[in-house]
Amino acid sequence: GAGSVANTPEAGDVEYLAPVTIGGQTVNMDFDSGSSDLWVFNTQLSLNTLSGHMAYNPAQSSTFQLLPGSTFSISYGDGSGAAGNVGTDTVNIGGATVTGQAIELATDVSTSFVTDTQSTGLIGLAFSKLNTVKPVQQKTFFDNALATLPEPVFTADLRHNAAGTYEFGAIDSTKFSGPLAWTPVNTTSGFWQFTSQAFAVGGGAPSTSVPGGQAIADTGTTLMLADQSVVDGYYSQVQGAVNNATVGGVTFPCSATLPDLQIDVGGTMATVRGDDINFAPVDQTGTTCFGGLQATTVQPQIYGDIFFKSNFVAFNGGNNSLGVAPH
Ligand SMILES: C[C@H](Cc1ccc(C(C)(C)C)cc1)[C@H](NN)c1nnnn1Cc1ccc2c(c1)OCO2
Repeated sequence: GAGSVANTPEAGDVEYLAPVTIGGQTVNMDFDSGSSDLWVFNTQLSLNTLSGHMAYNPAQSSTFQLLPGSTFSISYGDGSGAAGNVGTDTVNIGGATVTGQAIELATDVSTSFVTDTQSTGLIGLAFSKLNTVKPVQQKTFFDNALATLPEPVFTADLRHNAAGTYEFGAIDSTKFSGPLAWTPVNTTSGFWQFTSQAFAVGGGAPSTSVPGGQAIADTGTTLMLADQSVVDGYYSQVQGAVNNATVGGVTFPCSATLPDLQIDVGGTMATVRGDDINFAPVDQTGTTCFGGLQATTVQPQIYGDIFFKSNFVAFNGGNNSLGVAPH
């Protein structure tokens, strides 16, 4: 059946956590449409590492089974990572249930995950070809659930500093306005990748030549990482915007009025509200603010939570497409 859970932004909308029940144990996890491993903090880790975290205890689950000899090791684009061994268990997300789901049990996690005490791990929702388990690659929760969901979809409804929803198996049309604009997804990269070749600032004339012209929909990335041409074009319209090497990106006066950004999603222009591009102050006085839109020098572009706060997104694993609508 379908499943629906509330998600909650951590302070500053850094990441969005939602409850996942594994072998009867409910833990909060970071739903990540930009990776494909489900890994958890668990009782194999040292008490130091576990300090402050919830942890999954396989010994307490009557349905846990070890996958002997299986290991995982994942590193993320921000330099963080985790590694460990693997078993299977029953996973229930708001009623959507999968038996025999690969549960990757970290025995080593990077510092940034240790300090992020509200998160018990990541649940990857990109395509299973990116899963890191060896010797036999494992499937994502969504892949395993596809056959039993009423509709082969999951949806992301992320909000600024407010509860939202992750839903599996149904599209709740009360969560967005107007029709969903559907675009085909290129699954070759293993990401939910689509064409994004144009942008406009504050309703101005669109530019239609973004180099590379590809982007991925990534709920596991905090910001929106776009081509330099998009970043330059946008912040040229923001008084006082500077590339601030000290803080590692574009900043502007917190008092600045930020224009909306229109960005191409498979031929339809989606809007990212200017307010959502004012991400956070970088100083105690709240004078200088850090942009939610930053540059990436690698392709594809990564449309993270900043994009999702203005747009409801449906991920269709039946025909490999993305549906986008303002919310
Ligand atoms: C980074 C996340 C994965 C993650 C999420 C949360 C965390 C912390 C809890 C510790 C805060 C670390 C890692 C992303 N997921 N698809 C990802 N995984 N692989 N690439 N990306 C996207 C990317 C790539 C590069 C970048 C970036 C993002 O932010 C800064 O530089």
